[in-house]
Amino acid sequence: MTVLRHDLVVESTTWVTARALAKGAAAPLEPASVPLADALGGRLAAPLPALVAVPGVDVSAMDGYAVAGAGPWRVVGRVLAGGACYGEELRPGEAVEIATGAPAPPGALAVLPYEQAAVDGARVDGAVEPGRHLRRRGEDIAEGAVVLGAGAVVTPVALGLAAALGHDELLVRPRPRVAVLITGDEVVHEGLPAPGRVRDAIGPFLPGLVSWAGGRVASTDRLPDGPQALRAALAADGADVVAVCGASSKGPADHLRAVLGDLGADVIVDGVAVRPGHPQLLARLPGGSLVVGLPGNPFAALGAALTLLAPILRELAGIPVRTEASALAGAVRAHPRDTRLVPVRRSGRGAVPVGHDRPGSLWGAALADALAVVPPGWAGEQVELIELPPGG
Ligand SMILES: Nc1nc2c(c(=O)[nH]1)N[C@H]1C(S)=C(S)[C@@H](COP(=O)(O)OP(=O)(O)OC[C@H]3O[C@@H](n4cnc5c(N)ncnc54)[C@H](O)[C@@H]3O)O[C@H]1N2
Ligand code: MOO
Repeated sequence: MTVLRHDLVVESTTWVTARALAKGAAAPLEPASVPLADALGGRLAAPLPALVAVPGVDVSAMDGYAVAGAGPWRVVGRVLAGGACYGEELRPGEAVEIATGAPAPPGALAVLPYEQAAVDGARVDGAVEPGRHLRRRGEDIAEGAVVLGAGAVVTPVALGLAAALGHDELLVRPRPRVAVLITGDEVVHEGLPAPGRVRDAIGPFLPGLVSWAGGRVASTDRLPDGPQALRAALAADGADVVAVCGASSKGPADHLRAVLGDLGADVIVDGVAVRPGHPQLLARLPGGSLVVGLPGNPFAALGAALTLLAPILRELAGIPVRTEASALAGAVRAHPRDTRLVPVRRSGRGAVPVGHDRPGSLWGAALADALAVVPPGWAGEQVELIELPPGG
């Protein structure tokens, strides 16, 4: 079970409990009304109603002539989209020249497109069917219709739809803001790492993973080893979640636990019985931000991000979690005490382990589309799969 002080006897939280504690530590963020452009990627906090009908009035669907009664017709006026409406009721035998989208005059039977019209001076003739090429008010969307439900993602297309329906702002659940702190004097961010240096492999995957889980990376800072910089960064932060990469273990440069203690943080998860990723942790700062400690080994960091960070972000963003189970199509050795996270590819035969799953490398996870959750002592057939963030 959870141990609140790392300097006492540490018994790691089980993987299942850790994930539940992460979910339980967060609550959906309060919805906010934001301008359309800022709502992109958020989730609707309320159903989206049509504030206006589409079309808003009866309009022409073609460029041509709106006609009343039987032809031939006398052309008595002209209506352009955005121009003045034809003020009177169209009488049988009358026509007005009309543009696509322009309001059809009352009494119009149909629209005769230019291509089908025989024009002779102010007279026009042709074959029409009643109602043809007229779009009636509310024919596409009735006023008041609910077009998207609460929880729908605000996609670029949803923004266009909302604008068409008269909305200037949308009530959305904000995307939780994540501050990323990358620690480690040996970590470099470009080029070939010199001997003793290592390229940052966690910072590059976090923005995509965070946004897939419903959040957004609001800032990324690189910190030298040492407690001061970490303490200052954690104390200053106003993000919903801070993801600290590295410094989670027990080495001379691993200050995260001590700094959290100095800051008066409430530790919620201190180590998880999982491989890889056991030094991961979760704490709450006195100001309310959650801190997720991701171990420095990149595959361990990925496992921890999926165990603690993703459930927190989904909860904050109000996104329901989908669960998936599968048979394992390949040999996997369970650990006697720890849950194992095993990179797999889904197939018709079940989830196939892809190998290359050492904690220090993302190779296996990059070949995989999910991680199989293999409980301690597991000897069954079905396992839970946690999806890996897809590309795009
Ligand atoms: N005495 C103990 N030592 C260690 C334990 C333990 O329980 N007792 N646990 C091991 C495990 S498991 C892991 S995982 C690591 C976690 O270490 P930290 O979170 O403290 O991270 P560092 O020590 O800074 O780095 C570990 C490893 O990862 C490399 N690293 C760090 N940051 C990055 C990055 N952004 N991108 C790529 N690689 C990174 C770093 O160079 C080290 O090789 O602790 C074990 N030790
Ligand atoms: O979390 Mo460490 O393996 O578990 O690299």
